[in-house]
Amino acid sequence: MNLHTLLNVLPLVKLPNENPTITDIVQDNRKVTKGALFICIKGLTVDGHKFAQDAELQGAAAIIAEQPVNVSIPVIVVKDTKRAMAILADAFYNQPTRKLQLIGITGTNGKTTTSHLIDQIFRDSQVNTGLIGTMYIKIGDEVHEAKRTTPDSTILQKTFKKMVDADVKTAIMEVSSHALDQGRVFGCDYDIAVFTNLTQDHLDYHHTMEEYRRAKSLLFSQLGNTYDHKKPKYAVLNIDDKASEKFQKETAAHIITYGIDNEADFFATNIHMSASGTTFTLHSPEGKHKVNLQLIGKFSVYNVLAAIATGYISNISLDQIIHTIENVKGVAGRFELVNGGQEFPIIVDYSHTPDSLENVLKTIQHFAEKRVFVVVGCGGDRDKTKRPIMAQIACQYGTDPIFTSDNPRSEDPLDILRDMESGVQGQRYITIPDRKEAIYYGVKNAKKGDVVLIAGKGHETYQEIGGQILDFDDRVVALEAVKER
Ligand SMILES: CC(=O)N[C@H]1[C@@H](OP(=O)(O)OP(=O)(O)OC[C@H]2O[C@@H](n3ccc(=O)[nH]c3=O)[C@H](O)[C@@H]2O)O[C@H](CO)[C@@H](O)[C@@H]1O[C@H](C)C(=O)N[C@@H](C)C(=O)N[C@H](CCC(=O)O)C(=O)O
Ligand SMILES: Nc1ncnc2c1ncn2[C@@H]1O[C@H](COP(=O)(O)OP(=O)(O)OP(=O)(O)O)[C@@H](O)[C@H]1O
Ligand SMILES: N[C@H](CCC[C@H](N)C(=O)O)C(=O)O
Ligand SMILES: [Mg+2]
Repeated sequence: MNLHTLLNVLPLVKLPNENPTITDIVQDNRKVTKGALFICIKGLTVDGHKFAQDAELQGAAAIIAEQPVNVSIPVIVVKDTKRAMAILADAFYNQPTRKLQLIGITGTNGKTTTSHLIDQIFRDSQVNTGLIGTMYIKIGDEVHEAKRTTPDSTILQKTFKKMVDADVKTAIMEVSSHALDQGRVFGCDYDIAVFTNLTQDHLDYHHTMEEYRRAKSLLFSQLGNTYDHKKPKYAVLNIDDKASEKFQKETAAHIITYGIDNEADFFATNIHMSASGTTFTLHSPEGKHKVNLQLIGKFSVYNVLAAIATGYISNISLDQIIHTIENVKGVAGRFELVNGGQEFPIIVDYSHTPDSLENVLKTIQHFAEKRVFVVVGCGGDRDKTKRPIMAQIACQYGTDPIFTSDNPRSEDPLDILRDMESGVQGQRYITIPDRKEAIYYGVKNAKKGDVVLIAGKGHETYQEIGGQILDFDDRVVALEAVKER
């Protein structure tokens, strides 16, 4: 595509005299190849404008910037390069999301789980799907590594283009608050936007809960005013979460609700939980249905309701949807049982926020007969204010909390542990900074009737300490610990 054609999608830009062919769009000078359009982004740590000259040296054909830069290739100055990047990437890859049914899921907890449930509903209805999220990127049956939950706009649009080429019909993606705030998904033509819940996380980045909510609201406010006005757009909202009221006012889309505590388009009553599953009565526009889940916990019912509503408005039959939902065994690292033949359950769960930890522990209380060991840490370079709260929750619902390291990243693990301990003066807990030792301690001391929860890292197969990424998998370590008992 030539530069002038590409720039047509940006309003009021002055076209340069030169009109080179653009071969790629990149925002990282280390990824520039000959003919690329380099976008200068003012980041949180560094100003991308300072890499413009290097981008030229690497063969960039033109530059998009927020201020003039000293290069001899064309420079197009725009007000907001992040926004421009998303719009240009959408155009460069021929507006792929207009050719897909696009479903975005946002919320503090439950995005990965809900996106997997939705994906399975579509797959069982013979729809070729794509999935973008925390665990991986899937294009049909092809699996690619995901570096972040929501990639930046250039990678995102390139991925959608690959999906279109692979004849994917429905793309399901997790949309993080960072992505919404940074405009990574600006330019995506969503058909359905799903909200799971809003509780504390990422205050290091958003500073206040209102700012965090505002970031999430962008998924809904950007819905319904995009390209094809004839195509109905839907916001699927959790009526039990008060943030939904505001999202409802902020979107032009049709509203579909789900819930447990309040009546909604799709809601659940008679919820019964056991260690092997959950049953409930589904109330839907088609009446009542009994549902038997293999998934555990009230929070799982919320995820299931969101997935049912999404499938239903996509014209998949309720019988088919319920059949899929009842057959789902779970998502890796989410309430995953580790079985090495021991006589007590070991649960590995990706709860790394106060709300998810509380939900999982409340669920465990339903079937734990004796003690509850909670191996838990908090990530470094992330929201520090959740540390004392998570420690407090571990002490409130667990009998034997073991504070340990999660991914300390650039922080001193002992500093993180001190932040956790500040939330629990006078309460019973032990601290074992080495995660492997902490897991071994829990597994060695548990007996029949007890439960061991290993929280925070779920499916992760690494631990990030200092600049190093070390192999580490809670499930593997737990199995080793069982063997050594
Ligand atoms: C907080 C955050 O979101 N940071 C993202 C942001 O970083 P930043 O603003 O600091 O960028 P920067 O490093 O200052 O760089 C500015 C510009 O210079 C460019 N650059 C930089 C260095 C260089 O040598 N050359 C170069 O060209 C960069 O490509 C960028 O365009 O922009 C970078 C480029 O896209 C991202 O890599 C980076 O994600 C970091 C790795 C990150 O950890 N993000 C996490 C917090 C995140 O986004 N998480 C959410 C999930 C949360 C959840 O699921 O709960 C996610 O969507 O995954
Ligand atoms: N609907 C829910 N409400 C509250 N907690 C939930 C819900 N669903 C899952 N959880 C808890 O949150 C953890 C993370 O779930 P999941 O990975 O689905 O969320 P996510 O929103 O994708 O998280 P992340 O932002 O880290 O990618 C689970 O392991 C479980 O403990
Ligand atoms: N998407 C989340 C994942 C946190 C996982 C947890 N294990 C940690 O490292 O804090 C984040 O980046 O904040
Ligand atoms: Mg996720």
